[in-house]
Amino acid sequence: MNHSLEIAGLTKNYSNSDFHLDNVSFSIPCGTIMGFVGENGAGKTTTIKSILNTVKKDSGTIKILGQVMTDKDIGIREDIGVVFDAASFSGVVTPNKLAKVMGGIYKQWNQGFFLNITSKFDLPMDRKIKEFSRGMTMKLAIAVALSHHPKLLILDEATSGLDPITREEILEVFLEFVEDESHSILMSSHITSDLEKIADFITFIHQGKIILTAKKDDLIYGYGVARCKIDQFNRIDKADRLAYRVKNFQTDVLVKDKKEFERKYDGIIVDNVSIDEIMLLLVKGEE
Ligand SMILES: Nc1ncnc2c1ncn2[C@@H]1O[C@H](COP(=O)(O)OP(=O)(O)OP(=O)(O)O)[C@@H](O)[C@H]1O
Repeated sequence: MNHSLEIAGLTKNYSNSDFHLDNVSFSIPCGTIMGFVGENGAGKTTTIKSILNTVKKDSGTIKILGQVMTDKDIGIREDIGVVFDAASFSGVVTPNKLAKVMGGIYKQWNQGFFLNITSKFDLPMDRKIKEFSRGMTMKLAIAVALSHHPKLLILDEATSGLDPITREEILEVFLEFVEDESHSILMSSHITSDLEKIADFITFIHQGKIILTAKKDDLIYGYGVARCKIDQFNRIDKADRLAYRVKNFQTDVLVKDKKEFERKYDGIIVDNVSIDEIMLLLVKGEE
């Protein structure tokens, strides 16, 4: 098995909404982190819920760790750790109590690991969860998700609303997790700087469609944005631009291979491009 998650031709319509997932396909190689980005309402959570089988897909295939998950597959759920934006633990229990519950649910629950990671995160084990800050609750959710030793970790906005120091601590834990080659992470996030730090691949989704999947290093070091005056823009072959956006005095052009582009188009300045700007150009720009 080379991929921990394989999604092919996934579609999903909601009966009471115009939104639909349209032929969503992407895969996560084992031992890697896939960043999943897109604007509000692009379909990230719907994709994640389809993977987890908590919303019923209309068509397509989803393989988790080489297996198609059905309603009856309890076993495979042991191998998936999930962290949603709003952690959904009962506020009246303490982490110690929660661990007992989780120990009853997951065969692979590792109490030693849980105590270790909660101590690393400095979480008070006998305090009610309703008294926790958002950062503490998210750390607890991550600790719980990791303590049943999943192979695939699915994170939906797990670092949103957290300060940079807490995020850094959490990102380190994610990087440690994928040091084991059999582990992988799908991480949806609006904080693209977090993904720039730790992701191996990025998948962009827009209005229910995948618009790009690429290696993060190719995006950061290979892709670029050419800042063009109108005459420069007119010189560019259509095949050499992925998207462009006309601004007041210049046109920004997203290009796939910065060096090659500079070689071909003398005198046009090409800047490095961030994941945010790639998304902006792909979503707001023209092709
Ligand atoms: N249960 C539902 N019934 C009807 N429509 C839904 C349902 N859940 C989500 N939607 C719609 O599906 C679209 C995609 O929502 P989704 O939560 O997947 O987006 P997202 O990319 O995760 O957004 P965000 O970044 O804001 O969390 C939205 O238009 C939303 O209103």
